[in-house]
Amino acid sequence: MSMALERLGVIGGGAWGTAMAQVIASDGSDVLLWARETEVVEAVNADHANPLFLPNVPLSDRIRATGDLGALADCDALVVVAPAQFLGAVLAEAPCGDRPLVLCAKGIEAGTQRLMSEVAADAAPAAPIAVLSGPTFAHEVAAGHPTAITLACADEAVGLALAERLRRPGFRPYLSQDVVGAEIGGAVKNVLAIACGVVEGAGLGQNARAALISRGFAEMTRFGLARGARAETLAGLSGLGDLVLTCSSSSSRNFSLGKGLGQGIPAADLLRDRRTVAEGAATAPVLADAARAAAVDMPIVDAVCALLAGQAMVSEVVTALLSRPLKQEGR
Ligand SMILES: NC(=O)c1ccc[n+]([C@@H]2O[C@H](COP(=O)([O-])OP(=O)(O)OC[C@H]3O[C@@H](n4cnc5c(N)ncnc54)[C@H](O)[C@@H]3O)[C@@H](O)[C@H]2O)c1
Ligand SMILES: O=P(O)(O)OC[C@H](O)CO
Repeated sequence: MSMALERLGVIGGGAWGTAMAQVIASDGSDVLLWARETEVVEAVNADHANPLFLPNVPLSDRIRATGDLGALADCDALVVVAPAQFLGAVLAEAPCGDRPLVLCAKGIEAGTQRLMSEVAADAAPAAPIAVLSGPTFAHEVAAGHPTAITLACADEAVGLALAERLRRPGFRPYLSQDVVGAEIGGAVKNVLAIACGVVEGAGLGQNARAALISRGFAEMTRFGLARGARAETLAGLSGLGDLVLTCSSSSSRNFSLGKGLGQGIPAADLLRDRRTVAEGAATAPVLADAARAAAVDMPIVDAVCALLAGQAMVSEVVTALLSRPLKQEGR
C-alpha cells in the first residue's frame, strides 16, 4: 500500500513532542507543532527553542508552532504526544478524521483503565492507530543521538509507511503489529522506574535496583500476557529496553520522583506545582486495579502505590517485598 504521508503534524509541545518535531524536521521536512502553552508557540516560532519543556536545545527552523488544533487539518498524519491523562480531551478537539495517529504517551487512563489506543479508537474511530514507544530520553533524541524504537501498528502496511516516513540516520524504528504489547511496556516501566528511584533515594544499593528491574520485568510480562501482549514485544525496545533506561537514570522524571520518595519527601510535595509529567504516578493506582481485576500479582506496583499514597514507609515496603512466601523464579 502506498500512502501519502508528506505533511506531518505533532500534537503536544512538551519535551517529547518537541523532540519528535525535531526528528521529523531533521531531513528538511516542514512540521507543524501544536502546543497548549502560548509561550511555547511563541518561543518555537520566534526563537526556535522551547525553554519551558526542552531547554538548551536549538530547534530546526522547519518546525512551526500553532496554538490552534484546527491548523493540523492539512496534515497527512499526526504524531500525538499529549500526556496520557489528557489524550482523550485533546483528541476530541483535534481534526483526526481518517489520518493515521502515532500515539506516543506512556500510561493508562485513570478511571477507565483504557490503554492509549483504546482512548484514541473512541475519539477517532476512522483513524489507523500506531504506537511509538521505546528508550527515548527527549533531550538525547533532539540532539540526534542514536535511538531505536518500536513502532507498532495492527495494519502492517500503515506501520511500514509510517516507519519509512519517520526513520532518520539516528532514529531507527523496529516494526511490530503488537499495539497492546508496545503500550503496556511503556506504561508499566514508568511505575517500575519510580520503584528504582526509591532504591536510589533510600541508598538501598545496586543489587536491589537490579532485582527490581528483573522482578519488575516479571510483573510487566505477567500483566502484558494477561492483556494479550506478545512476550517478544515485552522483551523488546518498548518493554525491557525502556525499563532498563528509565530505571537507571535521574534523567527520568519517574526515577527522580521515586528518588524523592526514597529520600522521605511526601509524594504530594514532589508532585505539587510541577509542569512536567511523571506518568507513573497517575498510572500506578490504575495499573494496580487493572492487575487485580485480571488476577495478576504485581507486588512492586502495589508497593509504589502505597508509597505514593503515603500509606507506608520505604522500610516497610522493602520488608514486605522480601518476606513474601518463597516461589519459583519463572512463575
Ligand atoms: N520526555 C521524554 O523523554 C519522553 C519520551 C518518550 C515518551 N514520553 C511520553 O510523552 C508524553 C508527554 O510527555 P512530555 O515529556 O512531552 O511532557 P512534558 O513533561 O515535557 O510536558 C508536559 C506536557 O503536558 C501538557 N499538558 C499539561 N496540562 C495539560 C492539559 N490539561 N491538557 C493537555 N496537555 C497538557 C503540556 O502542554 C506539555 O506538553 C508522556 O506520556 C511521556 O511519558 C516522554
Ligand atoms: O522521564 P520519564 O521517566 O518520563 O521517561 C522518559 C521516556 O519515557 C524514556 O523512554
